[in-house]
Amino acid sequence: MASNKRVKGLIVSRPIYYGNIATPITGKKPANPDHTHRWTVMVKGLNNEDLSYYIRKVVFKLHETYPNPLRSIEQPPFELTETGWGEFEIMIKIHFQPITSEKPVTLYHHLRLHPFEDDLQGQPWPKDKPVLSLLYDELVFNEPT
Ligand SMILES: O=C(Nc1ccc(C(=O)N2CC(c3nccs3)C2)s1)[C@@H]1CCCN1
Repeated sequence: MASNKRVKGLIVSRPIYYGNIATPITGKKPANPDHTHRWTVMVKGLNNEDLSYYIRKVVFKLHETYPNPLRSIEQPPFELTETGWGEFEIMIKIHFQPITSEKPVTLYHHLRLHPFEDDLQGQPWPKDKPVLSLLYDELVFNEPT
């Protein structure tokens, strides 16, 4: 029978990416005419790995002007798509499966809709080209069961 003893001192790290992709809204206007971009904020594993074996849910906290700003995503992919007109900080709270007995981890991501100056290299940004702002991180677990 497999032991469920906690293995003292063993450290496991899981790579993740978190951040957003944003695309200017062209063509069909969104529900709110002031909204200029469609964006998706996400938590991803490497190679689109299914993270649900250790992540139970991800809660994205949007700016308070969004209806129901606390958005809980309870199955993979752990991402949320919205529209808007500006950039603001999004809190990302990762809740783990009970088996890990790990406390949730809170990350913060500055939503990016516009390219960085450096990415322009003196050229105009094509009007329908997506902007990608993803950060790499590692979730470190101690003494996994
Ligand atoms: O932009 C910024 N803050 C923003 C907060 C919320 C934004 C937004 O895009 N939206 C609110 C949401 C809705 N309004 C009505 C229905 S949903 C669409 S933008 C700051 C200001 C200076 C620099 N960055």
